[in-house]
Amino acid sequence: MTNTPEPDDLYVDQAYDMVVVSNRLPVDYREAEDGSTEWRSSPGGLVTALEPIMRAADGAWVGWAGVADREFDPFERDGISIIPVPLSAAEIEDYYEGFSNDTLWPLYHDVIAPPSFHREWWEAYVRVNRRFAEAAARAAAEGAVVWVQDYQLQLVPKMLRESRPDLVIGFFNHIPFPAYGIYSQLPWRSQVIQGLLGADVIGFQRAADAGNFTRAVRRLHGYTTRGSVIEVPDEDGGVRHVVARHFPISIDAAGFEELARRPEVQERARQIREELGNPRTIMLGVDRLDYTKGIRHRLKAFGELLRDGRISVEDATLVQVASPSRERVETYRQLRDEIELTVGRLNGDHSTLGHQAIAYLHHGYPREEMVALYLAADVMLVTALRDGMNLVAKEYVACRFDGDGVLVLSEFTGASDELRQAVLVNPHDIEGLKDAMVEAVAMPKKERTRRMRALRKRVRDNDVANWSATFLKALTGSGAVAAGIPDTLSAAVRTLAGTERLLVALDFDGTLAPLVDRPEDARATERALAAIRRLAAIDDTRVAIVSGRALDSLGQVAAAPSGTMLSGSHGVELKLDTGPIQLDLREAELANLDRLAEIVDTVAAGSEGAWIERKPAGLALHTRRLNAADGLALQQDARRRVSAELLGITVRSGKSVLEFAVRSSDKGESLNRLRQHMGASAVLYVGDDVTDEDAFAVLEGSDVGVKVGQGKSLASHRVRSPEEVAELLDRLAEEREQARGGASGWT
Ligand SMILES: O=P(O)(O)OC[C@H]1O[C@H](O[C@H]2O[C@H](CO)[C@@H](O)[C@H](O)[C@H]2O)[C@H](O)[C@@H](O)[C@@H]1O
Ligand SMILES: O=c1ccn([C@@H]2O[C@H](COP(=O)(O)OP(=O)(O)O)[C@@H](O)[C@H]2O)c(=O)[nH]1
Repeated sequence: MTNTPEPDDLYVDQAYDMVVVSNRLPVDYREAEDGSTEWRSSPGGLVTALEPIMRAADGAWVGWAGVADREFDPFERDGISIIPVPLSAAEIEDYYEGFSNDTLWPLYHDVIAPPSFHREWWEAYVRVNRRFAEAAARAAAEGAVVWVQDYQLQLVPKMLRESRPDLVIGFFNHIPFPAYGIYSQLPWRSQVIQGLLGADVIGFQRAADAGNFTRAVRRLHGYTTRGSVIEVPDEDGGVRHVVARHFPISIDAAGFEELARRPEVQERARQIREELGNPRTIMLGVDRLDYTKGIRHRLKAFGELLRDGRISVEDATLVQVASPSRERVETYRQLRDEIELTVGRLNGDHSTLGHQAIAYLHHGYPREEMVALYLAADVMLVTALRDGMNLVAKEYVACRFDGDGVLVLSEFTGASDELRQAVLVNPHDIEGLKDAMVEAVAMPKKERTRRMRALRKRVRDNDVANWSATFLKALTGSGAVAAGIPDTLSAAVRTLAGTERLLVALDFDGTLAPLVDRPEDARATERALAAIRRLAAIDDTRVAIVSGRALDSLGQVAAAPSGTMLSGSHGVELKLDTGPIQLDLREAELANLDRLAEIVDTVAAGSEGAWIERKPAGLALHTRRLNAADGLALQQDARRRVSAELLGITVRSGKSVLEFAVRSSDKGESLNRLRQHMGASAVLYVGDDVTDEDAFAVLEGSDVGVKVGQGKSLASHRVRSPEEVAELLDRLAEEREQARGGASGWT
């Protein structure tokens, strides 16, 4: 793109490798009463989060310009190519204010307000989603990544997949996804789920949201889900793997800190304190004027503290920024009236000439002013009743480079999953909220600093660049993987080596052992085995091999030193320290197993080159010796016949293999059991296949996941081949020995 592009340059069909689609563009078109016009920053956290990424990506942003009945040519702003999608006044009413903000928004926020269901709103939602999908399809280059944002556009992934199967499609839901009991009220619940399943990766703010979504998929469509992987049947009788998991969004932490360090912003913070009469404590709330934000609860608690004399207006002022939002939706209008009535009453009852109880500001402020407010505030109050993330909480923390300030944070925000050192509150519990506010006001400096230091580290470690990189990596894989061990992985291994109790869990085929045609010929590389032996000899260090193979077959090829734990048949079989855990199949499972074998035998018999591997609770149809098309056709045939006849069979596809099991487990479950068994404080998991994704999905905290080779993955690191895996294990053994002061004889 040139620096001064013409609209025609910007709207070259299929020109962009990266396209973001969201209801709102980063800028809204505004027309003042005097007829002057301008493009202004849009409200809300979605735009705050995506702007820095788009500036860096040289992609296109498809969205609505915030006004009715206006068509705009594409244009460029701050280095982002903007492609506006027009909406009529009626569509804004039915699709945006109606279905998005009066049906989905209250439903997805735990029905804090009652959702309305209207068929004509749904029809407008479908129509407008189609328009966004068409605009994105037009902008996206062959094989481009299209990243669809939020609840207003849940049908776009499926529409896009139908018109452009070449695209890689991601979806991120910025708001919560509700429990099935609530979600199931939606009359169009199946269509919405199907719309979302058009994506390759569906991201949520919290693990709980992703769990609610996969449960809804199972309940409504009966699709197999394993950890975060959903098997979506396609028209050819095969399956597509869709990943649904949490990717907590964040902010440009360094950018906020940089602003906060500017002398003029600090000066403005001092000025704000002065203008408020220099109260001892300033409490701050910053929210869109939305019923999900718990502003009423906050005001109630503050009012009661004043009434009961636990704080006084001389001591504390509450600054409440309530930025205008969705003002044509009735619930929002009512909320504004209620809040302004409450603020008026409280000020009337408690303010003095010199000290105002509440400074209420019904405005949207630019970022510099927000940062000055954060610096001026001793206590930040985030009391949302339900909030996807709440970026304000993270922004406050990022700005407090002075290490001071206290964050009071609702446990019903996504942010509370990460910001554990905040003063966590249940805003429905008014007494608890009052106590937390008093605790925050009175918190000793040492305690404030301790908490703020931990909070700041968390926000810096997962900033918005990290969020988008993690999402996009899961979506696209990382292309060609370079030889050797990347620096980031070396650093992660160094840290891991220092952990108290280390579990090294390794897939076998394709990870420790290069892939071969005959499974019985597979062997781990010598270097990997030597490293495993070294690791197994170190205190508080255990190695596990986690395979899809039956335990018997794994035992024959693994040649692992004694003390190595084994997990076979994707976790159905485990050998820990006391011999294999017995598999007592029920009668019905045994009958299923017999019939399964008959069906798949018949399928395999028709093809030379296919073979069947028997397992205690299932079997695997191997098609590695067939060409890709024949292999796939054979697998589809087997899948069709099995699903037509047998119920409750777990089917999973791997590299040139289709597996059937009468009892279900996955490598994620298996890894959790191994972790528990040895009480591991951190885990290294290395794997190459789709079934290893279940294990990557359960990694947490200081765990390290390494994917071998290309392809979509949840692992944060990659190496190219089993040779690199061996090198990695070698290094880990080295570092661990050093950290532990040498080997010490565990066998
Ligand atoms: O576009 P509006 O209708 O004016 O609403 C503004 C945005 O509000 C919501 O923000 C959410 O995204 C944030 C970033 O992920 C998150 O922190 C917050 O908890 C969410 O509520 C909405 O999801 C966006 O689509 C709107 O643009
Ligand atoms: O007057 C205001 C009020 C809010 N914000 C920004 O709006 C975003 C709000 O995001 P959050 O995730 O907290 O909530 P949302 O409004 O998206 O539900 C944050 O980046 C705030 O800094 C702003 O720029 N000016």
